[in-house]
Amino acid sequence: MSQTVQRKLIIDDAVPYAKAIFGHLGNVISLPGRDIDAQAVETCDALIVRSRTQVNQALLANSNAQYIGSTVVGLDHIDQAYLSETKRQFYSAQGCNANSVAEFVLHALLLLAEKQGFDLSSKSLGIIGVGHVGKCLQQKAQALGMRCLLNDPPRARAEGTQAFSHLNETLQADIISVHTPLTFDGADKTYHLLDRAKLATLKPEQIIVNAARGGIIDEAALIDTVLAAKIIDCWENEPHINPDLAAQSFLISPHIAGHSFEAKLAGSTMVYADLCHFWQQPQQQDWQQNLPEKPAIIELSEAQEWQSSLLAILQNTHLIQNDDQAIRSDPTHFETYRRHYPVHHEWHMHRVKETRNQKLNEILRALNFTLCSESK
Ligand SMILES: NC(=O)C1=CN([C@@H]2O[C@H](COP(=O)(O)OP(=O)(O)OC[C@H]3O[C@@H](n4cnc5c(N)ncnc54)[C@H](O)[C@@H]3O)[C@@H](O)[C@H]2O)C=CC1
Ligand SMILES: O=C(O)C(=O)[C@H](O)COP(=O)(O)O
Repeated sequence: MSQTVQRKLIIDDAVPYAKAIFGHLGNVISLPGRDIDAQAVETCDALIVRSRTQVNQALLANSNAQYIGSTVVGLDHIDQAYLSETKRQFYSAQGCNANSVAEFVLHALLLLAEKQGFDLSSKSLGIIGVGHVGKCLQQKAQALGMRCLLNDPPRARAEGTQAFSHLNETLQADIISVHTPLTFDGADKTYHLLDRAKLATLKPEQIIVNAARGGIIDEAALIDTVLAAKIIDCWENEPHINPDLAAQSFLISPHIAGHSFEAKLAGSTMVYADLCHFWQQPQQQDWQQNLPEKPAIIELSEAQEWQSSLLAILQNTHLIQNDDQAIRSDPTHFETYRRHYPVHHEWHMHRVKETRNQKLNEILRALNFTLCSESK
């Protein structure tokens, strides 16, 4: 009698529902991403990572893994050339967390606007890197009435320059947010894209956001640059954060901008669909029975002008100050906090009781909240 050998899958333990989703495909072994080493992957058939495992020859030289999946977007930890040379299937969940990052950035900016007493809609936003995240951020910022300057040389070459600005012009926006990949070579390399010389052109009234990768902005030079605010989610030497940059930043977080529940789940399910296709297995849906319930309806207790009201609603979805406090109080919590990150849901999962402020209602709809007339 022939016996089928069960396949073995090594999966980062921060991949949500890993056993429930992938379990029918084989034996799932969950490990912290940083502990997935050459020995762990020797006899596996599939390796599914997030961003904490360096996927390269050193990891895979003695591994049977024919399938490598990444449930995140950044590719700077993956040696794609090696995977292709060794004829391994590679898939990464591009776009899975774009909405999460865009929501995080806009929420942080609203928090800052309220704290510093300015009207966010009167500010210009320079977006450097206008891919999945940048486009999502542009749509949300424009819904608030912000003017966006877009810098993306690869897109400008492919689509024409009309919609795009030169980097120097983009750097004149009131707020600058980087959303490129981290790359080290080629015409569009982004390592230290904002170097000391570029940062020296900024004025003290400007604001900078990095929720892309540490290293795109020269961190040492950024510390020497006086700005109205710095919002830093990604750091050059994670999990070690620069204490000087942390101390002078308005909001810091441990690389969690893309960690909404929906983004993490989308990362898992996109890889799952691809792996089922690769192994020619039908997809199963049973795991969906255990998803969390819809969040309760949000109702504003008192009418305020639109910006304060919007911030109050966003704070009901996610207290991003907690992410700041978690590492500000003890920077050694960086990795554990993000690995056990509290669940929060994206805006489209929330229902909000319609307000009497029509401008606010319109903005809420444009930001994908569901408006309802009843509180229950
Ligand atoms: N903080 C977090 O949790 C997260 C961080 N990220 C980071 O954000 C990056 C962007 O994510 P996506 O928008 O999904 O990627 P994407 O690949 O859809 O977009 C990146 C865009 O950057 C552009 N670009 C490349 N080089 C450039 C340069 N030198 N100057 C200006 N633009 C340039 C590309 O043409 C592309 O349009 C990822 O590569 C990742 O490193 C992504 C998700 C979550
Ligand atoms: O998708 C990316 O790129 C990211 O930066 C992810 O949000 C990182 O998530 P982890 O792998 O660090 O959990």
